[in-house]
Amino acid sequence: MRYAHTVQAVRDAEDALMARLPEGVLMQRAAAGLAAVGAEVLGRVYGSRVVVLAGSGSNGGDALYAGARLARRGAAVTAVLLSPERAHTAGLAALRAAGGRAVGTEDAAAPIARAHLVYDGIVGIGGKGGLRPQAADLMRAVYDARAAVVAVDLPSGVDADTGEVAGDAVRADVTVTFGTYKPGLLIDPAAGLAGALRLIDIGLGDDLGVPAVEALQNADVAAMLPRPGGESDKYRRGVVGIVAGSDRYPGAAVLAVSGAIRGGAGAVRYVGGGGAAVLARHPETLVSTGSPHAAGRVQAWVVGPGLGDSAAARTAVEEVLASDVPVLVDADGLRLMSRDAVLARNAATVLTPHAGEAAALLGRPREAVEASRLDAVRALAGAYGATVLLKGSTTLVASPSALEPVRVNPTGTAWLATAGSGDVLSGLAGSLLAAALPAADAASAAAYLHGLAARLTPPPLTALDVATTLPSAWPL
Ligand SMILES: NC(=O)C1=CN([C@@H]2O[C@H](COP(=O)(O)OP(=O)(O)OC[C@H]3O[C@@H](n4cnc5c(N)ncnc54)[C@H](O)[C@@H]3O)[C@@H](O)[C@H]2O)[C@@H](O)CC1
Ligand SMILES: Nc1ncnc2c1ncn2[C@@H]1O[C@H](COP(=O)(O)OP(=O)(O)O)[C@@H](O)[C@H]1O
Ligand SMILES: [K+]
Repeated sequence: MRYAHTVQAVRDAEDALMARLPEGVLMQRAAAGLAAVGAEVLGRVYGSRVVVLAGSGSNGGDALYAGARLARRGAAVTAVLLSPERAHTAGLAALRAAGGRAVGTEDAAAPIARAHLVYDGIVGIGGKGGLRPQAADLMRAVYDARAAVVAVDLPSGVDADTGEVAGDAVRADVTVTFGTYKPGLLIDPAAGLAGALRLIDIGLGDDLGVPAVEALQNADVAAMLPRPGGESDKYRRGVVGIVAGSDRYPGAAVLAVSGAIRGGAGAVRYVGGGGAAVLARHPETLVSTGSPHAAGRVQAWVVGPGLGDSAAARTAVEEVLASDVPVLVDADGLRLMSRDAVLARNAATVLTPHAGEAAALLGRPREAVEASRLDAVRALAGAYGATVLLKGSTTLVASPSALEPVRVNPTGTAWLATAGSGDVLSGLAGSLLAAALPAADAASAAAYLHGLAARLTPPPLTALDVATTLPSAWPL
């Protein structure tokens, strides 16, 4: 698992650790990591030209000390001090002692134009709001110079706790972060500005509390997924029921079933008007028309993809929500469900909106959901007492309890923004629910496999390609 902690958790851990260590040790650990990554990016340090953009806090201090380390190895290092009177005194002295120099912003143009590498030490976890105009101007000059940008702890201007970006922010090639990941490094829009992430261990380990955000890694997913054993039969492995598609949208039925049959359940029941299309593609499906409760026993339901908004569709959603097994609601189901029906449930409910659907449920503009994905997914999970999977670039999964870390999906590709890929995801997640995975595990493992399958599929990909590639994404 990869973990991210809030600014407050990092500060508490740093305080606890600093009380046991001599002054300055943590900053030296940070600077050593930063200099090592800078050297890697440069390839050859001796004779290279490095600019340190140094703000007024410890983030600038880290960058100045890293600059000093590279200067000792023969780099020409110029610090640009954004607030010369408040620059980190000891860091600046170390840089000068190593042969580096410092200038004000008025003299920054020439060194920036010739730089191979620029450290963004403008602000770190103490930052508030976007880049101020002077810093934004400096960064434009840096991009024009095509220098490599290494952000110190996080790209300046992004919100460390939420991934929100209010105004201008640094666009980094690499971000070297200290002690633990910050939520903003893993969640868009900020994550898209961080470039490659490098975590430097500064010893916070045991002092860090519960993470705010976590990302499954391959081994985590492997440990969660169902595996049939000698005693298994198709019913014990779990049966998933899919209520999807309509005369108008039979394709959604095929796609949801295609995800479900590759999700580890022992059998898939399909209920609805798309049975002929489903059977043509997936003859192993148990197909019925009529109402869901007449279809036979299932261990989880998926309801909504391509369902339309007929009276029968509404009744089907109500019926499924009234059941005592886990239910995943997607697409049209999200419009047809009532909040009271979700809140009244005893078994788990998983909602899988994209940003537009989440916006409608929350009564916020779509742009607000995309700008504040973490807040939106938590708000929905709280309001519905449900596990919520918010789709899009950096898919998030929140549990009904605010104490649980939000999961951010580390796989995926923007090629997934193609019609019907969400239907495959809902079928897959429903299948994992039927195989008895807890709701957050089913949703986050499904997002992981779906995103990995998409990466393994040559672009431009179709939704059905993703479903077909799922077995290659399944960890051995
Ligand atoms: N506390 C520690 O022991 C350690 C801290 N470390 C570094 O220290 C950083 C945190 O340092 P600080 O708490 O001093 O805070 P920062 O250096 O992140 O920033 C605080 C300063 O920036 C100013 N500021 C805030 N928002 C701004 C904006 N939008 N534009 C321009 N200036 C802005 C504030 O007025 C304040 O002076 C971490 O991100 C990390 O880089 C590391 O050295 C590891 C150890
Ligand atoms: N920009 C993006 N980057 C990565 N993944 C994306 C992006 N946009 C959409 N996706 C993914 O593509 C899928 C689309 O699902 P959805 O919006 O429900 O489409 P549909 O209803 O057509 O199936 C989701 O898994 C979502 O996370
Ligand atoms: K920074």
